[in-house]
Amino acid sequence: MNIFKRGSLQTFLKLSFAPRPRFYQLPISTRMSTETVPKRTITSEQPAQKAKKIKLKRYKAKKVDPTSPLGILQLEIDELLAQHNLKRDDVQNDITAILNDFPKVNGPIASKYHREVTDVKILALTSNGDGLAIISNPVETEKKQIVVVPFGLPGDVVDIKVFKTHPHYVESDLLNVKVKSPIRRDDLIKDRYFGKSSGSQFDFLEYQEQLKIKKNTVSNAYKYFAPRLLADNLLPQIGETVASPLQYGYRTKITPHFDMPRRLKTLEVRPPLGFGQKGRPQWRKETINEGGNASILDIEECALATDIINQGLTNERKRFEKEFKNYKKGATILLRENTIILDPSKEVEEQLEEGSRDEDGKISYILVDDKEHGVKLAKTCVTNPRQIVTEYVDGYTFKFTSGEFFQNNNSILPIVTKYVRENLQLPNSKEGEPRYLVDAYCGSGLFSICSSKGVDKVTGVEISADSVSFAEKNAKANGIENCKFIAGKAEKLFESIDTPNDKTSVILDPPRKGCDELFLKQLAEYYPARIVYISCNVHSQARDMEYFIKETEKGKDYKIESLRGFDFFPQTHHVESVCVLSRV
Ligand SMILES: C[S@@+](CC[C@H](N)C(=O)[O-])C[C@H]1O[C@@H](n2cnc3c(N)ncnc32)[C@H](O)[C@@H]1O
Repeated sequence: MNIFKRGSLQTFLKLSFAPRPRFYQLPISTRMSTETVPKRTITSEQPAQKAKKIKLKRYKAKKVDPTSPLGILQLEIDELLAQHNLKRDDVQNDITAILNDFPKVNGPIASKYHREVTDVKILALTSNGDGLAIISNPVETEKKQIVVVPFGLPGDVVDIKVFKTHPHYVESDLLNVKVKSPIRRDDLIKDRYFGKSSGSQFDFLEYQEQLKIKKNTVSNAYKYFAPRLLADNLLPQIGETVASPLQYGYRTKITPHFDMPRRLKTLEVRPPLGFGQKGRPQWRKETINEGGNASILDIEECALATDIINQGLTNERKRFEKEFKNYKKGATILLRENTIILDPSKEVEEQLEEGSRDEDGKISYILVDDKEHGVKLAKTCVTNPRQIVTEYVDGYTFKFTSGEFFQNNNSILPIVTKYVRENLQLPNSKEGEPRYLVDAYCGSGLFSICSSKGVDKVTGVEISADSVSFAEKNAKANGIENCKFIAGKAEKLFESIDTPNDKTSVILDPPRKGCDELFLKQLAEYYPARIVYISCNVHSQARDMEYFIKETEKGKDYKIESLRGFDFFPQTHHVESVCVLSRV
């Protein structure tokens, strides 16, 4: 088992292990500053005494990226307030009083705020998949509070416990569902940790309902971040969210972790190994003890992960049971699926690459038949983040370092790559005419390679030199000779691009923060025939699309042809979105 110590391999940890914070952070900062105030006034009767000073804790605002979950929450709160004829001023949360409350834990003010509230009607669902409701401020009762209720659905009437206060909202745990929303389907729940783990948040919704919610997320994202496109009728009807063929057992990578309590030097008892607990909800009485009650849940199986990843989890948990005393710090385990195309003339075992081993020391594997391409595959589970693994998509193989980025749901990739390929096609392009492709943010070459057939030249650009070197090797290994990859920031592309813009389509697949303005300006200047923008954060995509069309010189010549979500992560609130632009 390969376990990383926290603090080492920071980039990897940042990319892969960032645990979902248990608490929302503030849209404006909760960083405290201190202000010195006299403790009491000295009167003439009192002997002159130096006034004792205490420090008053205060909030200080910190900027938040509007397209981050916290930034979006603020927009969702504003929308809810407007729907109920309320303004931000009608919401009151006296953070300063809570911060300066004494005693620090359960002081009189905090106790008033952090209380149970009954019969709360859930009014909306956030893009983060939580319920939103309006309750009264417990101190100034004419004022309101907006409460975030995990596992609350619009139409539910619930009892909650408010446990944390922020300037614009409060956080709560769900205690009891008194009246069920018509879309609440507890009978569908498959994940035994549902309601506690942050992973399978939508497990209690019909799959069609999940797809509908995600379509709404795409629609809201453009409403919030591309209002001028909406006002000018420049948005198409949002397409139906494309379903994932696998709705469970699809994740090809998971990263369970454990903590080491600070005061301990060695562990006497095995700590929970798994994922962060989502609040402390108590509404699912049936499974209230599943996974324990620590901040990290002890997870024996992951409903969203593939079979071989679950086999690896079983193996590594057994190993951890024996070895946990050796650890001096908390750590994360990487479990990454690896695919081997089998040579039928050889024994399976002799073709396996290093992977998670069972108690007998044998590498665990699962056999899969790819009937479409007439090959047999062996799946293993890799735990070493530096090991090179292979993904198999639509008959192509992709190698990359297991700790690096690769899409996490293999079952949907043939559908997505086909959709991207088809939408890159130039309309009215005649047989034999040259056609070119640019793949910005190309990673290890997934879209470049899957779209390379029938194209004269593909140019990929990617910031990670490591990924570029894999992209080159992947093209070669798949017998593709028309791809060239450049290492550098996406805009580096425009220094060397030599394909005629009228015959070139561009793929964009940036990280969550989206593209930067410099890149979008240069892209508009280059003036490609078509653009397919794939995004794991539809909010930054919407912002970029509005900027591109409204703020760049040639952007106004483009039209959004289509826009739709793809469900890479069933049972979660996440949605990827694909926006197709053509020149008018
Ligand atoms: C969402 S991933 C997409 C990768 C690839 N398209 C795929 O599907 O496997 C985003 C990629 O953008 C790269 N990246 C991040 N910032 C970049 C920048 N400024 N310029 C170029 N590439 C960047 C990351 O290293 C990562 O590989």
